[in-house]
Amino acid sequence: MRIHLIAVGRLRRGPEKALVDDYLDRFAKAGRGLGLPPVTLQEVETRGGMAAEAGAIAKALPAGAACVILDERGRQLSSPDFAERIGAWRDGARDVAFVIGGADGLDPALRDGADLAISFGAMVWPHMLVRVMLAEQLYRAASILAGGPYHRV
Ligand SMILES: C[S@@+](CC[C@H](N)C(=O)[O-])C[C@H]1O[C@@H](n2cnc3c(N)ncnc32)[C@H](O)[C@@H]1O
Repeated sequence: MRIHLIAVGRLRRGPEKALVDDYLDRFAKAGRGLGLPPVTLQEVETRGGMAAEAGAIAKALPAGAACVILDERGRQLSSPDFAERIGAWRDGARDVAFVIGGADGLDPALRDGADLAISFGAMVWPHMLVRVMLAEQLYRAASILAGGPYHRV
């Protein structure tokens, strides 16, 4: 299994990047004993708007990977549900690619073709914060799968 994060825009040094790096690092450490690989981050930058971004994202998407987009119109999952899905992809040796759009959002064709759309609520968040939130949820998922104390309900 491989876990890809394909994100429109380059995250420059600053608080969001520090948080993403921290959570992805924690995920990599927690995932080691769980058969979860570190996340491979690919940033996509184009000047051609949403359609050009869609082409660049399509190129970055590994063949056969489950395409999971982040979209406010998507499904709201609980953290344990998200952890269960991560565990199922791992157990099925399925690669997964999470996709976060840019300021204009994701191309409708990409949205329609996705295997799953995850929403972090009906409000629209800046894409850099969505990256932080996804990285945190990945770490939380690993903690849940490990039976660790980070996720308390
Ligand atoms: C600034 S938003 C773009 C909003 C755009 N108006 C649209 O219709 O998608 C940039 C990206 O952040 C992600 N995003 C923003 N809010 C989200 C939410 N509530 N849940 C999941 N992803 C979200 C999506 O991937 C989106 O493409």
